[in-house]
Amino acid sequence: MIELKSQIQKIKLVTVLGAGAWGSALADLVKLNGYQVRLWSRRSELTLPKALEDTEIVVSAISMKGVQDVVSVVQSCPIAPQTILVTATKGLDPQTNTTPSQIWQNAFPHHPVVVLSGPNLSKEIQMQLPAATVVSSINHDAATVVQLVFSSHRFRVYTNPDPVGVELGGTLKNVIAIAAGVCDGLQLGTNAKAALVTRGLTEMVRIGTVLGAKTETFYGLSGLGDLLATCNSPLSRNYQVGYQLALGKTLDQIMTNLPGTAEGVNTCQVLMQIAQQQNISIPITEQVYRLLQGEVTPKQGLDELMLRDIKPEYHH
Ligand SMILES: NC(=O)C1=CN([C@@H]2O[C@H](COP(=O)(O)OP(=O)(O)OC[C@H]3O[C@@H](n4cnc5c(N)ncnc54)[C@H](OP(=O)(O)O)[C@@H]3O)[C@@H](O)[C@H]2O)C=CC1
Ligand SMILES: O=C(CO)COP(=O)(O)O
Repeated sequence: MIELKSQIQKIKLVTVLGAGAWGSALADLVKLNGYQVRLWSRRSELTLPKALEDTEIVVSAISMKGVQDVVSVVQSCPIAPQTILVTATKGLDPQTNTTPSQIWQNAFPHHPVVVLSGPNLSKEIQMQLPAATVVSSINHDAATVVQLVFSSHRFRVYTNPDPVGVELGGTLKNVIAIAAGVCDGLQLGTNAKAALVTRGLTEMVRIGTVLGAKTETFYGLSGLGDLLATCNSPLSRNYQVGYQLALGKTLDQIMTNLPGTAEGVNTCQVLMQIAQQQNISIPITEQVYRLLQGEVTPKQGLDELMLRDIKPEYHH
């Protein structure tokens, strides 16, 4: 306890990697609590080694496609062994099927790695609206330090003992959010949306538990919480992808005009690979995948889901 207290007192400087929507919002939340913050991106004048000099916490909000590259460069920088690495990316690596925290932990086996994930639409956070999130790590003390660094009157941070589940909740819901956008774009109604989100959660639990997550984590803020936020907000880029596909735009048109990253598009492909290898049934993800590939129209995808074999709600 004394050791944890002194660890927290030592935190003065936090470096945020990724100056996109989420990195900038996270940097502001840390600044609000009086810490010194360095915000780095590959476009900034500040070099990465300089950004990391004497830092106690590194927060990564790099999009999935850049995580491996940035991790490799960070590996070549001198960082103190006790530096806490926090990952806020919501995606899966298409080459290795690994999560961002696994990439960080593999590269830095002796550093504490903490996952930060929750229902956190960055625009709302930038508007100073209240929100809650979850931090999780196999190193509980590191998660507690990060909890304190981020917690404020407008950002309520919970700890959770299941880092894999917390990380996968934020990642898997992006695919269901694309489907939710389609549902709203096609004006299918509230009943359809409730069915989609609920069955989407079942699908997240099914694939997430195979990947090592605990079921109960998906019913918390980082699972259901984030699913609700993302499936119900036009601020979500993933939702926007689905919504605009339903209005007849092509994926290329949508991606060209989208402000920022929609991780669900790549995550969907990775999930299909995993599901095929491990024989996991993820019908909603499968229809999102076929829609993104141009193999079905939104209406055909809907029909495929509605006309699947009838079955019990749960398998015991
Ligand atoms: N926005 C949100 O509401 C939330 C987003 N997230 C997650 O955070 C992550 C980032 O999202 P967001 O900030 O919105 O996305 P943005 O597109 O706004 O920003 C992405 C950041 O990643 C950087 N980046 C991308 N590729 C590379 C690369 N190859 N090398 C170095 N840097 C790279 C970008 O740099 P550059 O500008 O130079 O391209 C930019 O700084 C995503 O995984 C997202 O799911 C999580 C919670 C909330
Ligand atoms: O993860 C998010 C909210 O928690 C952000 O969602 P989008 O990436 O779909 O905008």
